Amino acid sequence: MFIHSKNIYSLSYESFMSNMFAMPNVPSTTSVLSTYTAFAASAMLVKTMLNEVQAMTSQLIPQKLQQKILSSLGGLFRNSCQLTLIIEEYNGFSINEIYQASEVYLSTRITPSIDQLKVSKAHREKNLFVTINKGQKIMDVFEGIHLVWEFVCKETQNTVVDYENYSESTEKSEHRSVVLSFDKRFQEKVLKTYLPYVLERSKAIKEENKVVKLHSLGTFNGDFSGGPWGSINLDHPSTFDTLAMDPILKQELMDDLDRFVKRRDFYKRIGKPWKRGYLLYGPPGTGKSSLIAAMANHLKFDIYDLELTSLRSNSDLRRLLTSTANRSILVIEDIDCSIELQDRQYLGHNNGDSQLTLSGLLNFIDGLWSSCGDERIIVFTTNHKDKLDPALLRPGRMDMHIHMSYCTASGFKILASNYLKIKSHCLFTVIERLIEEVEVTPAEVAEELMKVDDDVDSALNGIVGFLQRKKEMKCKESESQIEEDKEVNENEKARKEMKKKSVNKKSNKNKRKKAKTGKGRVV
Ligand SMILES: Nc1ncnc2c1ncn2[C@@H]1O[C@H](COP(=O)(O)OP(=O)(O)OP(=O)(O)O)[C@@H](O)[C@H]1O
Repeated sequence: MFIHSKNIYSLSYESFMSNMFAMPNVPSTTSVLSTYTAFAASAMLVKTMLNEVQAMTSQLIPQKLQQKILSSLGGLFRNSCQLTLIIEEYNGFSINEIYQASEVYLSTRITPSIDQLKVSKAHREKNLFVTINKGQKIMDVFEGIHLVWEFVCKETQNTVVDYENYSESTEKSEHRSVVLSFDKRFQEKVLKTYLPYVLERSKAIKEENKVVKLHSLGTFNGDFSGGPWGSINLDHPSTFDTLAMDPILKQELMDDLDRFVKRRDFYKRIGKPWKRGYLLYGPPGTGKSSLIAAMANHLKFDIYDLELTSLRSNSDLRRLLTSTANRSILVIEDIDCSIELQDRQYLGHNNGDSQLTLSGLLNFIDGLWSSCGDERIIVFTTNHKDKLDPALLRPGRMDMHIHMSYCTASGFKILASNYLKIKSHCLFTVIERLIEEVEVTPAEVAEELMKVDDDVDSALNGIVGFLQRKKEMKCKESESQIEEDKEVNENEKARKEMKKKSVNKKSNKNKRKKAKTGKGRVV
């Protein structure tokens, strides 16, 4: 990989060997060392002279001419103080991570002086990948060290023998590498600080450009041979900025997520798996799915959308979950409808793997979950939190319970800003008052706002009309509810009255009967 890489080593080794055998008398180690010392001393002398010349010429010769002379003079001695690292694309059969990282890192170091660029696009990726072509050089400066990168591509021809047909053919192959040159004095700094920095930067760049994927079971039928998860680019535009939800809750959640991803060492120290559970609950259309997309976009985590109803057993569940990647969000939507989770007593009896059970799911969250990866987030959604088994809700399983509520005044402002690009309007006061009086979901408001193209007044009037209709309906509903309740109360009162009457009638009858027979008379 470095200066002792195959190419350079084999070249110097071959020339060294051929010289050795060509020489009649092999020099002793001492004489080689003394020759080297003499050479190094001369080189130092020349360098000092160059410095002297530079000092003198700086006073006599114009700047531009000086640079030209020095660069051609310096070229004579540069090789002796330069170190070259060869970073090959492959390290044996496996890809060399430093090569990959250099490619990514250098794509951000392109300057107008470069003549040739290579452009490519990976399947399903949105962005183009631009990097320099072979033979092109990129200069970089790191903590005062000047470095020169060069892409090298060597074509080799291999002979392929076809033993069946007794024929031979030649095949071309490419050996790609990047060559990094710098002053030898900085070898340690480059190896210990610069290259790790390149690796770190490339990781961050990849992360920035990462396209979030949505994995789902798709054609899953219990057969794991081809890998159970299929994936597509998420492409969901929802972000925390576009989400209409309680601003304090939103900030709390964002802080919680940011804290979570920074806490690798913390989780290690306290001996807890690096995972976090969120329960999103609220009526349909309040943005639970949109919030999951916003979380994924915020963290650049892939989503695994798990449909529990398509699974047959706990072992299916385990195999599926252990094949999810790190830095991902596992989503189980409508957890109350997925399996008969509320019937824990019944399900608890089934400890086998032949069925999908709540205990199987809980075991995974608490047990296997811990050992099968890092930076995992699990999200359950439900429209009916009250239907869930308390075991699922206890702290440690679902760390944060997030209530996605009906649209509020602040939520409306966010939607108006997203859809109509306005921050205020004279109709806002009336809309905000109406929104607090009725139950309307952000989805309903969004739907109304989408009905009109760019006409802010019509859109807001539409919302006012919609909310007023909702309010009237609510009033009618509550009136009829009052009527219904009144009727129920009256019926109940009448029933009680009748019961009372019938009890009285019965007791009077009994009294009369007793009086007739003489029984019950106090003697
Ligand atoms: N809080 C919100 N902020 C912004 N847009 C929202 C919000 N809630 C709903 N919407 C809009 O309504 C659409 C449907 O919302 P979404 O699917 O996220 O709701 P949900 O709570 O997951 O519903 P369900 O429980 O039926 O799955 C979204 O695509 C979005 O356009």
